[in-house]
Amino acid sequence: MRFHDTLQRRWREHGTLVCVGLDPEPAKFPAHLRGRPDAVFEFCAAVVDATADLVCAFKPQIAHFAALRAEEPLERLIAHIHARHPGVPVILDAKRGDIGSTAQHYAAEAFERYRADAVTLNPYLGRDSAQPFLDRADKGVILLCRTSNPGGADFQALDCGGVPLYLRVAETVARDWNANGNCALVAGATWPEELGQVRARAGDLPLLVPGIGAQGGDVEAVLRHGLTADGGGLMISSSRAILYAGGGEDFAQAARAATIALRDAINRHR
Ligand SMILES: O=c1ccn([C@@H]2O[C@H](COP(=O)(O)O)[C@@H](O)[C@H]2O)c(=O)[nH]1
Repeated sequence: MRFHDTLQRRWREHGTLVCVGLDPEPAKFPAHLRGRPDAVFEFCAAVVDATADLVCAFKPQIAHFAALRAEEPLERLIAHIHARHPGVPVILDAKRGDIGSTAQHYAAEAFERYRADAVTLNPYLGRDSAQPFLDRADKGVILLCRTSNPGGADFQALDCGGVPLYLRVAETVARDWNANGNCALVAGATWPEELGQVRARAGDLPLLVPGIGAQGGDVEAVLRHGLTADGGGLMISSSRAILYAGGGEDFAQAARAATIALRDAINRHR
């Protein structure tokens, strides 16, 4: 099934806009897991199994695995999600972007090696750098637009013919890059007014919204500015505040409780 259809189904049938980010940091793992040879997989799989019924997507961030030489556990984790929780899409947060010939290999990495349903891309290199991803109509292509970090405005807010660059990105992706109906945008929860500007330019394109939880984004403001008319359109992502909600042997149950709290906080404002 196409990524956008799977996502729509999760929003509609499961009543959740929560995306759980999978950003393993072994120093924060509970003591009983630390030092175990397969700790990265065990930790992430336990959180996945405890939260899968509550989410619209999972978002593993690739650097958190690659830095630990844990690419093989990441492959197994995504295979585990597909096998145990079919219908929950996996967004590989890789923020790729390179010349077209190299981008083909990044697309193969995301979709063939890791079997992700969607991937994040940096649009800075332009259309040809995204084309190998855009051509995969079954897969989601999520372009960085207005990122959540403090320095996001350094370039994204620069004037670009009367509009800031990030709105040019939103317009261009929605109008020109979305021929296969498989595009989405990243708009950080930490800049809710800008997120609203992105929504106004991008129509009903799905928005991946990081910045809730550890980065301090405000759920109510995100919903006020970002919801589509049908009360959806958002993948509101939280990683650390869910993964490390508890530090003991019951870490997965603590992650579940934090996910329920976020889902319910979101749904109160929909
Ligand atoms: O603009 C962006 C784009 C991506 N991210 C990623 O999302 C998570 C956020 O983690 P938290 O622990 O919920 O703060 C992380 O993987 C980032 O690389 C982002 O934060 N902002």
